[in-house]
Amino acid sequence: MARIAVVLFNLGGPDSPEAVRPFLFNLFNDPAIIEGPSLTRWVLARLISWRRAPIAREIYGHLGGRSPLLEQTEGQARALEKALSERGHDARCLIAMRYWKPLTREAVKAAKAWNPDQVVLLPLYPQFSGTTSGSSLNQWTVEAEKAGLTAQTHTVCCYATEVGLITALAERTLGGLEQVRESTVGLPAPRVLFSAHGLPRKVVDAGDPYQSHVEATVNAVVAAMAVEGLDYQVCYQSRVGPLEWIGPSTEDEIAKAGREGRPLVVVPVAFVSEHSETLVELDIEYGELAEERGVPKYVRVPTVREHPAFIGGLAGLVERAMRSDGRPCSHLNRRVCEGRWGRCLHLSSRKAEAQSRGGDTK
Ligand SMILES: C=CC1=C(C)c2cc3[nH]c(cc4nc(cc5[nH]c(cc1n2)c(C)c5CCC(=O)O)C(CCC(=O)O)=C4C)c(C)c3C=C
Ligand SMILES: [Fe+2]
Ligand SMILES: [Fe+2]
Repeated sequence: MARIAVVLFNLGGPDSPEAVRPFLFNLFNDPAIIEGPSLTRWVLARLISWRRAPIAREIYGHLGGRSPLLEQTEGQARALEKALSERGHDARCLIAMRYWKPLTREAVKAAKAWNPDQVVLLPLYPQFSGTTSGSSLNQWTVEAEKAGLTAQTHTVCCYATEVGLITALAERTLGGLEQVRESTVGLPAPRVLFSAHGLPRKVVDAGDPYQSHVEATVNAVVAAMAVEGLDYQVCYQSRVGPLEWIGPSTEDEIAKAGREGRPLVVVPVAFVSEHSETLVELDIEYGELAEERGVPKYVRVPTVREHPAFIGGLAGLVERAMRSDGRPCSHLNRRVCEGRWGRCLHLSSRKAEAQSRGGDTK
């Protein structure tokens, strides 16, 4: 039986208060986050991470000084291995974090040691952005080449409307809506805020498909929920730095709901596990804001984590990626396949690349 290494990519988070500054340095020193000459970026990253560290330490202080992201991702890795084994595969799921341990280099080393026949790269970001999936996938390519990892490699670049993800999100949202409705009888109808991590506007203007992918996810979830007259809004959280970010901001939408006396159901649509952005920003900071602004009820829906439909969906994506050699890209936004990122990442494989170059694929 073919041995498959599935590499799960995520952002990573500090594992101690001392790790906060170097984690932030790694993030701001990434050319996918801050463009420009490497020396300028290095200086800026030193400066910004030094300035941001006290705020970030306070954020992670609410979580015992560390991010729970790795434990959550490990749970998802074990669940996906089980789902793939039940489908008859010999798969091992490895984790590659972009900015903190286990870093991509370590994941490449672990993959090489296991000696797989096939490698499937699977970002735990349903919506593609050059700042997240693009950065992680590029890093993998660099490290794998350095380490001489030559196994056939397939890439899942995004899955914004994958049916398992949508089923899990719709179920979680319906649960939140029910909870709010039960406790707000006689009040105005609740509003659902689909909240995603934001991006600087100039990144989207340069062709990054993230925002259109987020909208595609929300449209699919709303259709799957099939609630007549559902009142909902897409919005963006987690702004950092002086640039203009895409909107509307989740904070403004909370304030608006307060003015209108609307109960709120808040759904994280771009995160698939719990970490500082959900447990601190959505639950604590925005929970307090909702109270201050007079929102009558505020319920935050849990992320999809190990929901069977979501994990089953990931297993299907792995299988499809391995079967997809040479098929044309069905990316949601072809610009990303042909534009800035140079080549199609969507369910592509080394074999497909070789074919497109007219090379020998045997
Ligand atoms: C969809 C996912 C994410 C996108 C897009 C994204 C872009 C992005 N993020 C920053 C800056 C920070 N992000 C931070 C934390 C963080 N970001 C994501 C996801 C996306 N980021 C996650 C899952 C996390 C949580 C990590 C954890 O807690 O384990 C942080 C650190 C926390 C803080 O200081 O607020 C920063 C900084 C930028 C600049 C950016 C796009 C340009
Ligand atoms: Fe972020
Ligand atoms: Fe593509």
